[in-house]
Amino acid sequence: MKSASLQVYAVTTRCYLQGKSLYEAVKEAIAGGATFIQLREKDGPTISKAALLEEIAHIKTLCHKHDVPFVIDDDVALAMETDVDGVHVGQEDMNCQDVRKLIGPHKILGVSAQTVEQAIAAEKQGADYLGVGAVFPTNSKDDAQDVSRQMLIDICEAVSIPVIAIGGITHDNVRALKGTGIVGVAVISEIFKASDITKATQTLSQAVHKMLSDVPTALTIAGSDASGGAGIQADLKTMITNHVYGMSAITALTAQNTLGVKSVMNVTPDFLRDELDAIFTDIYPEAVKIGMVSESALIHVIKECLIHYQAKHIVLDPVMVATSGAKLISDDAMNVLQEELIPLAEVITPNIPEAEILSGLSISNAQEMEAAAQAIYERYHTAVLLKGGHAINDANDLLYDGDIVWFKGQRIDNPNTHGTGCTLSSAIAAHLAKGETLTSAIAKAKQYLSDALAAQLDLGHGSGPLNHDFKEMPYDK
Ligand SMILES: Cc1ncc(COP(=O)(O)OP(=O)(O)O)c(N)n1
Ligand SMILES: Cc1ncsc1CCOP(=O)(O)O
Ligand SMILES: [Mg+2]
Repeated sequence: MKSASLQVYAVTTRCYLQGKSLYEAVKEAIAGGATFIQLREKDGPTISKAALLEEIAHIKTLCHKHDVPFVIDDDVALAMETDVDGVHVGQEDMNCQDVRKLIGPHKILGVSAQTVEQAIAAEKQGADYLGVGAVFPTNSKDDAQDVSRQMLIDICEAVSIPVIAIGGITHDNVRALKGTGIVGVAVISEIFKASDITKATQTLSQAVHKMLSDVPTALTIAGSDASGGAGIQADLKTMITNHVYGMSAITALTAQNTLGVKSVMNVTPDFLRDELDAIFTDIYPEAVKIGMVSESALIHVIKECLIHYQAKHIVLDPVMVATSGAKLISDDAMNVLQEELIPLAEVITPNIPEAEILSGLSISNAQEMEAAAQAIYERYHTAVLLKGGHAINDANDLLYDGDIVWFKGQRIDNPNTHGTGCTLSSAIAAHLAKGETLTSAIAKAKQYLSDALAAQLDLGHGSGPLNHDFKEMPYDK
């Protein structure tokens, strides 16, 4: 079974047939682009066993003619008796491992999962795909459990088998599932409740294709690093490797390498405005990361544009000093950044020295980190991710958003840390663009940063860049 056959998965019901046969309804769904059929005999009128067997045989022939897989919900014995392509079982039905034994290795086994643990277990026990839901409120299953978008994302990331979403999905709301990692959707009412089943399936199919082909988008507003390890270059590498389409509005060109910054050339405010207009009026970013901005006039432009275009999910890395020690912002701009940009952000990501400047407090231990983060939060009403660093506590970071959440860091022995702040903040933006919660986005961004550090890339004569593409390990010797 190919993942593509799961794109528009139609689950039958006899509730809305109004004189039509189920065979006719399925035929219309396939004509409209249904790619998978599941017979679900749960609600609506029942028919005799003989009539059911005859109907299943007809539907099976129809499905095979169109190369559409046909499975039966719950009733493993019926699926075997009728020799359809497989079965779909839920957590309350027959054990997945037992079903696999009964149906053999070649039949399709679909399993419902509502948690990561259930998903991993089903994959281990031989499931070919997972149905996850209900992702929206549904009238078609009384005992359906709600599954959050974050849970759907986590399940998709936890397993290698394809995942489809189910529950209350329509052509209107399907785009909200973009970026979750699903390969398709399963529906009952959106197809079978329609008076024109073919048209409804076509409309849904188009919406599903658009949702699957659209990638999440994010923007970095930052400086260019000629040596490619920090700034927009690090941000764009981070976004693409986290499966997000990245765009950049460059605030400055920096001539720098792993040893330090030689010179900086800011763009003009008018040029920055042109960049932001070009981006926001064409490919709207679902999250925005802001890095180095060293002049007040540029900060004014960013503020105006972010408000004008109602930018969402703004992650601000208050870049003040480069890892090499070079100062990257004027004193005047530092004040404007605090007053104009920090209040617009969903989260800011200062390191210890930056948090000391923002809070006016000195920080030398975890308790003082908590006090400083709280002070910054209370001043700007913006969540603060205060990055710990080895000097204080083994790179444990603290999120303060009214509550305290600690994110434990892994100690990684690697002197090459050029661009770590840029990478963390743009990875957070990338995960927010996918619709993840702030805490999940931070946890995943931290893991990404740890993995990129652990890949031990060693370039340049100073503090070198990370391996943003560590998954492929192209530099492994
Ligand atoms: C594709 C798909 N996903 C989930 C379900 C639900 O299965 P289950 O939880 O066993 O509930 P019932 O459908 O049996 O009531 C499904 N049928 N199909
Ligand atoms: C079978 C099932 N499992 C979880 S929700 C659901 C019902 C889906 O039906 P609809 O598409 O009409 O909401
Ligand atoms: Mg079931």
